Amino acid sequence: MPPDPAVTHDLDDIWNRLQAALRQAVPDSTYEIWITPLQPVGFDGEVLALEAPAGIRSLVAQRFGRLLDTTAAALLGPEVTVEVQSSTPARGKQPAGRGRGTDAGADRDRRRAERTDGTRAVVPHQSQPDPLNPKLTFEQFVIGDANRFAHAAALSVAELPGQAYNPLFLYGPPGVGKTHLLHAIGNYVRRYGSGLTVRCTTVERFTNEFLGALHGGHIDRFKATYRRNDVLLIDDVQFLEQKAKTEEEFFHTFNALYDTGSQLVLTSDRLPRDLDALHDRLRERFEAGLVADITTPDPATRMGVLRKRAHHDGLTLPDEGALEVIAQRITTNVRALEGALIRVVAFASLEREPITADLATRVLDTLYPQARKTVRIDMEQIQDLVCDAFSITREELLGSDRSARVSWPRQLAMYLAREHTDATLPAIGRSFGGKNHTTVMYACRKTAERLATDPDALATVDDLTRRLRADRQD
Ligand SMILES: Nc1ncnc2c1ncn2[C@@H]1O[C@H](COP(=O)(O)OP(=O)(O)OP(=O)(O)O)[C@@H](O)[C@H]1O
Repeated sequence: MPPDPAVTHDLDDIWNRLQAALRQAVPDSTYEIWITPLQPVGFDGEVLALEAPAGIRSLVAQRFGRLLDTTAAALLGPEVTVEVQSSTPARGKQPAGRGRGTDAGADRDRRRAERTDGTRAVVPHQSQPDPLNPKLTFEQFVIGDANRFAHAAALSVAELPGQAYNPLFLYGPPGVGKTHLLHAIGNYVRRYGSGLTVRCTTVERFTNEFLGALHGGHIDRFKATYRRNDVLLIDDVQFLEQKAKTEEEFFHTFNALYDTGSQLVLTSDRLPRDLDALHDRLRERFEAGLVADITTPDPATRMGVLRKRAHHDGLTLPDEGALEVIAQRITTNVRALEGALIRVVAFASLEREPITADLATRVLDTLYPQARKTVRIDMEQIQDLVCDAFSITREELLGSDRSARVSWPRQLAMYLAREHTDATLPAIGRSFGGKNHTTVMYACRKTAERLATDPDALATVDDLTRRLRADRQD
């Protein structure tokens, strides 16, 4: 089948779509290291030419040649192959030439020959990648204090669509896992839902499709597409605030689905009642089921996410030092946390160094100088504050008395040191009278557990944290 002429002209668009598909096909760190440096330089309808820095060209061609080919073929047509060329400073961008005697050309011919025996494409043949990201599953989601409730609600909804909570409204700050849970529900229902249909979209996409349908005169088809689903997942409903016409259509879509027992799941950066510009009637619909928040990740969740990611990407780590540095530095956003890990791994790979705490510190110092400033070690300040709050002496805090009067403040102080300084576990142990790093780990875990169930303890931590921050601003 010849390639669709509509998609052969805009190189940037082709590359964007190919990148989106590749992102779904390989681990993030692999993507950052090997795919990000590639640049599209031409497409003649059959060969998509990509340039790679000379040092990695042959590795990329060897390791990802087949993936690039099958992905490009799936998006652009079965005849299309990818040629990975070396970028040389002297040559400007030029269209791909067929049959050039380059080693890249040889790679291409070899892979094209290989494909004749039925290599399968990695993405479906369609003009847009499936919006449901198969990598965002419940298995990949790390549960912690910040997201436990939202996770449980999402799982219930996935298990019993339309019956547990309807709608489910997930809200929270950026990068804390709302989209992940949304897609996890979709993937779960697709897998175990006995044929229930799922549609996942963003308000942005819903709007574009709606406006396209209005102008293209196929509004009935648009309505049918959205209204015949058993599960509708909508990301970022806060963006409905600026779109009066779309909000109206969305309201009717919502009602049509709700009235027929379909499950709706929505995400937002705010509570429904804080979406001021929406009509009351829609806000009320959003609040009619279960509203669950996700807050910023606690230290244990941050470490859990990093461990899982490292394991998933098959990283070789001498110890967890690098992960600890990242978890201490990046505290509010899981996306940023993963981004930091990817950069550390990319740097280690390019410099051929092991992924150590020292390397992570160097990379993050350059990337997040601000973060370094705000997490300057202030161990004594924490210790003084805790001694004062619990009326114990410094000797008691740093000693080994295990009575509850002293051991709880000590555990709490270690937890605060972990949260608010960039000291490693062994360093915190040393500052607390020469304790072992496993003692610090235990203290942090116990404290986190207690904070999850004991409101008084939580209030104490909040108060101490406020005082720490206030002191820091002086
Ligand atoms: N608890 C978690 N376990 C594993 N990965 C997580 C977790 N929370 C977030 N992530 C990962 O962090 C990244 C950002 O998460 P996600 O896109 O779901 O955030 P979000 O809350 O929807 O952010 P935004 O509001 O900016 O869209 C994703 O790669 C996601 O897989």
